[in-house]
Order: sequence, then structure tokens, then C-alpha cells
Amino acid sequence: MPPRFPSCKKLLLGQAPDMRRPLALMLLGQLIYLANAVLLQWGIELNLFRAGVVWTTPWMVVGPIMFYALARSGWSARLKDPSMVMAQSLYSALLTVLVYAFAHQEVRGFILCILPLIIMFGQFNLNGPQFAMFTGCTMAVLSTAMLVLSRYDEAPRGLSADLLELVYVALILGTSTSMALIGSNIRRKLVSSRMELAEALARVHALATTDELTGLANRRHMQDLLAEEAKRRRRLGQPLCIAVLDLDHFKRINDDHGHQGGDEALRHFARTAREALREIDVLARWGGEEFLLMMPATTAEQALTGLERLRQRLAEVPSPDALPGVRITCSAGVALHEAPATIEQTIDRADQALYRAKAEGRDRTSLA
Ligand SMILES: Nc1nc2c(ncn2[C@@H]2O[C@H](COP(=O)(O)OP(=O)(O)OP(=O)(O)O)[C@@H](O)[C@H]2O)c(=O)[nH]1
Repeated sequence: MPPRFPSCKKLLLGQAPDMRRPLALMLLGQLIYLANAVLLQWGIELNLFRAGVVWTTPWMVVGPIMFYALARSGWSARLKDPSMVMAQSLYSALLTVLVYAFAHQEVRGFILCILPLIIMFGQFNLNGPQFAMFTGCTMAVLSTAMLVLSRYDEAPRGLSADLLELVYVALILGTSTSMALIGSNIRRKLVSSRMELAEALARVHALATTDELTGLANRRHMQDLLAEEAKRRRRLGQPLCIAVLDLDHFKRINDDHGHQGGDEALRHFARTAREALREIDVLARWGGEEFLLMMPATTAEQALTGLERLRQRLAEVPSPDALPGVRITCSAGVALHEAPATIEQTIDRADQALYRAKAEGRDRTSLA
């Protein structure tokens, strides 16, 4: 039964898998903003800032909530970067420089410690040029703030001190950016090798379970499916039928049209049979021109009807271009799988029924 209320995590991070991490980072960012707002109040009480700094506090709450709301509501999905990392980074840097501008000289330095933190948040999304743009914008705003402060400070500390601080900030931003880029490159390589590995595994799985010529399940895969189905049948008590099918006079097709013509006949049969059978029936290439059909939840009568439909369809569809005028038919033997027989014993019975169908003139189905 589905839960009546979505979990808190789902509520906060939404359903879109791509947006979960950005939203989680935004929530973490909000906590840091909140901590900054609290520290700022403390600094105000200690008289470390000019009075005007209080105007920055609401923006420490409103800004991050606004970004979170835009992302959580899905509005930002229309943007090139739905996580709005660049906009968020610039917003944080601008706010930091504003607080810096309101700080008294003795605490300005440690306000700038926030800047590398912004870069750490950006490392998941920003690339080299974007980092360069962020650093450039931050440096430009900071130098403007320093220029303005040098005019209005009661006791300006002098151009050299401002310059030293700017160089320090450039050094720290440059180093943090390089480290973030190295980290994001490693992460990107990890993601791409994980995707390659997943694709390779899917290819290996397909190779291990499908028959290359017909695209049907191969013998080994069918054995696994049969074992699973037998277990399910025991549990649910539903009937299970197994049929062995064999193309008639296939050797003649091979002799008259070459091995390639024979292969085309096998593909044609596999295609036609898949179209005629139900979704839940599984057809596998059992070997050579022999196929095995597993029909779950099927009585013997229903199996005979299904196989008859298959034979009719085979008679109706035009022969493949490579085999003009060739009539492809098949014979089948079908057996109901019943306790205490093993799957192998039921297949043997179906095989014997197939033998009878061949002996009785081919192009027919025989029930074991
Ligand atoms: N082209 C092709 N031929 C195959 C393949 N596997 C088996 N064969 C051929 O299938 C033919 C099977 O012939 P037989 O077992 O004599 O049976 P048949 O000619 O179909 O006669 P009946 O089954 O009695 O109707 C042989 O010539 C095999 O070489 C395959 O993957 N491709």
C-alpha cells in the first residue's frame, strides 16, 4: 500500500532524480546562510559592523528560499542550468562583499573566508570558463567595494593594504577554483566510466541471454526462465505448457538456398512466431532449427490454440525476399507440465510429441 503522506525527504527534494542533489545542496546552503545571519547578529552586538549591515540579513533568508522555491516548483527546469548554480554563486558572492563593505576594518578579512565555500558548492556544476567568470565578477565587485571604502572609511588603510588583500583573495579564489576543477574532472571521469561499465554489463547480459541469429532467448537463458516458472507454477498452482517446435524440411532449404537462406528462414520464423504468440509466452532457440516455447498460465487446450494460431500466421505471411516461393512450416509437440515431473521430463514428452507430429506428416501440432 502506498504511504498516505510523502516522506519528508520526498517532500523536500521532490521526485525529479536530477534535481535531488541540487535541492539538497540548496538546503545545506540555507543552513549556512542562517548560521551567517546568526553570526552577523553576534558581530553587530560586538560592534564589529556599521549599522547598515542589518539590511543584508533579510537577503540571507529571502535569497536562498527564492532559489529553492524556483527549483523545487520545477520552474527552473526551463533554464539551461536548472540548479541555477552560477546565479546562486554570484548572489552569495555579492552578499559577502556587501557584508564586507559594512564591516569594520579589523573583521573584513575573515568575511572573505566565505568565498572559497561558494566555490566548493559550485564544483558540482560549474566548468572552467564559468569559474573564471565567477572569480572575475567577484574580484570586480570586491575591488569596487574597496575603492568606495577607501573614500568613505574614517581612517583608510591605504592602497597597498587593499592591493595586498585583493592579491590574497585572487590567490585563494584561484587555488580553490583549480582544486574544484580537478575534483569535478575526477568525478566526471568516474561517472562516465560507471556509465560505460553499465553499458558493457548490459551488452554482456544481452550476449549471455539472447541468440545472436534470431534475437530470441538462448538455451541457457530459457533453462533459467523455465526453472523460475516451474517454481512460480508450484506456488500459484497455474498450469504451464512447454512446446518444442522444429522447422520442417529445413535441410532442404539449406541445400537449395545455402546456409544464408537457412539463416533467413530461422529469422523469419522467429519474427513471425513472436508476432503470433502472447506477450507472456517465451520463445527460445533451443538449438539448430529447434525452438522451445514456454507458455505460462496455459492449459493444454489453450496451448494447442496458440500453436495453431502460430502455424496459421506462418502460412499467411509472405516468405522472405531471400527465399522466394519457399513455404516455411513447422511441427510442434506440446506437453502440460505436471507434478511430480521435472522440467526436463516434460521437455522429453514434448519432444516425443514433436516426433509424432513429424511422423504424421509434419506442419502440425501433437499433444503429449
Ligand atoms: N542455416 C542454418 N542451418 C542450420 C543451423 N543449425 C542447424 N542447421 C541445419 O538444419 C538442418 C537440420 O536438418 P534435419 O535435422 O535433417 O531436419 P529437417 O531437414 O528440418 O527435417 P525434419 O525436421 O524432419 O522436417 C541441418 O542441415 C543443419 O545443418 C543454423 O543455425 N543455420
